Amino acid sequence: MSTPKSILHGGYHHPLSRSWQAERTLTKEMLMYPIFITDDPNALVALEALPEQYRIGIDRLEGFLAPLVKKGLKSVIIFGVPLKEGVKDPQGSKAEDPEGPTIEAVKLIRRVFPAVFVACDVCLCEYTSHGHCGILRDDGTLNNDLSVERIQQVAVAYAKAGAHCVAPSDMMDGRIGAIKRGLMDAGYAHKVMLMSYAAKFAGAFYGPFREAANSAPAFGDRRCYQMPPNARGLARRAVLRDMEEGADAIMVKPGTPYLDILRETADLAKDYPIAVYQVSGEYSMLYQAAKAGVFDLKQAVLETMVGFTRAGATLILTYYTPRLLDWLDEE
Ligand SMILES: NCC(=O)CCC(=O)O
Ligand SMILES: [Zn+2]
Ligand SMILES: [Zn+2]
Repeated sequence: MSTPKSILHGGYHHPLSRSWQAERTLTKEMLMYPIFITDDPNALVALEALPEQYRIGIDRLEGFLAPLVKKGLKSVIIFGVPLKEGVKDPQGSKAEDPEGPTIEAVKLIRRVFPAVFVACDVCLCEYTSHGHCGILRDDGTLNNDLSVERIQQVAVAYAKAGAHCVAPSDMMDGRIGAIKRGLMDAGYAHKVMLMSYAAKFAGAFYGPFREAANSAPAFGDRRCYQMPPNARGLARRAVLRDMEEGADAIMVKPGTPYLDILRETADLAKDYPIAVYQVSGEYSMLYQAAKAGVFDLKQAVLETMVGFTRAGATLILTYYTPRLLDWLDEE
């Protein structure tokens, strides 16, 4: 026989009482949409590895975003994807090209969609000939100091172009402090958010992104700067350090395989916005599984969103943003 205290079902029998079990509920404000901007102005190229996602040229961007903004899109994060011959070099010199895709996209979105919050991913891998996220020494290892200097320049250039947020994903040591100082010196620190990809783990889930961003490393991998998947303590140290260096928001990436890290980060950085990146591999996995009849896409994706909010996320970067804008209206 059950005792009175053991009866839980009555507390969540009704749909409304079920909704009351959440500490936090997903809203459109919590979604940030990653978009790929390429240097062919008229491109709108569907990505094979990321179904329903596109490489977008600057002349197609307004048409692409307008219907989403109408549905309640609040923020985007821009990835520049230069594809022209000869654009890449060992220093990633074109990352802050004023006529490059990222800066042009920031300016266009700020002008055409003034209510949209514009973040820029800051990294060199889309712009370096070797495809690594920083500057390399002759022996192929990272030169952290030179890399941080470049990353700082790029971040400040994006801020000057009008980005509301710069989000370094390179994982160099000390880049948060350097970017914060760079923003202060340039007079942008009071209005530009610095979001750190603080706990970014190396692994299998970035595969489709590398096609999308054309940023696969030419040799080696990123395991010497992104974190090993087993590294709970290292992740805590990185989060604490990036808070100390002046980050305004903290990100965990990927999402679903790292929900424990997300929870721990939310506890550790409890006075900060906590972001989670549902990366390309997670996106495609859900998409393909639904296509194969494993589950209903909407139900499964919403369940991952509940997982993120339950684990402590206040901001979710996801390629499912366009779908979610519709699904949230249907709820
Ligand atoms: N800095 C962004 C990534 O590294 C990739 C994310 C993804 O796989 O979607
Ligand atoms: Zn990178
Ligand atoms: Zn990256």
